Amino acid sequence: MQIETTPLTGVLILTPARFGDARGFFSESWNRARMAEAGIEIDFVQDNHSISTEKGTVRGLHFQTSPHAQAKLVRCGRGALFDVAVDIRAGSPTYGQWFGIELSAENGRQLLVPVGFAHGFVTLTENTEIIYKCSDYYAPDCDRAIAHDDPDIGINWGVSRAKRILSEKDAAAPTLAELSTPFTREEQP
Ligand SMILES: Cc1cn([C@H]2C[C@H](O)[C@@H](COP(=O)(O)OP(=O)(O)O[C@H]3O[C@@H](C)C(=O)[C@@H](O)[C@H]3O)O2)c(=O)[nH]c1=O
Repeated sequence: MQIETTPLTGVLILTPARFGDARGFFSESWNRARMAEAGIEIDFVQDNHSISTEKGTVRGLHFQTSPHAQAKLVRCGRGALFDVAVDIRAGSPTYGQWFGIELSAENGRQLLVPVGFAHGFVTLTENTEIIYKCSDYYAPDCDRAIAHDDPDIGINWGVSRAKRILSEKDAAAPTLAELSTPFTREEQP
């Protein structure tokens, strides 16, 4: 497992080893003990899986507030996507900054999005499959969205606005500055 840091403290790129043979490859996509040895101790309790049929589908930016804040470990099972984490921790030196990376079935990379970050992605292929582990259960009352095109965050999605497909909820999401329930210092781990 290769572990790379990013400009956002706590956001990590994990690339598990792949063992190829005539049949294809084998890979451990998550190994709790090995990750703990590397200092990453997260108790994941829910796995999510979604397929986006159209290229240019944007999901996010999403997060859950306390007491159900979630860390997520994201990977792509089919196709390719551009995955983004945004620091929304009040008082953080990198507050409002984003990091994005291409995750694909081919490159096998995973993005660790810690508690205190919003998460979103855009699909780069049709029928893109995303799979991610979450450290807390889905809690609709704590579920929040931030506009994917918040100008203060300024994410370069790499897909023209006209070609982006969003849910109604995401299309109507407030900016980070407009959020009535920001991620407070008290909620930070
Ligand atoms: C997120 C979630 C949704 N649902 C339901 C609610 C709803 O009826 C349906 C679709 O929900 P959404 O529109 O929120 O799905 P989606 O837009 O794919 O939401 C996801 O986006 C990415 C970026 C994330 O980071 C995730 O945490 C999650 O927020 O699935 C669950 O049952 N459990 C869950 O954990």
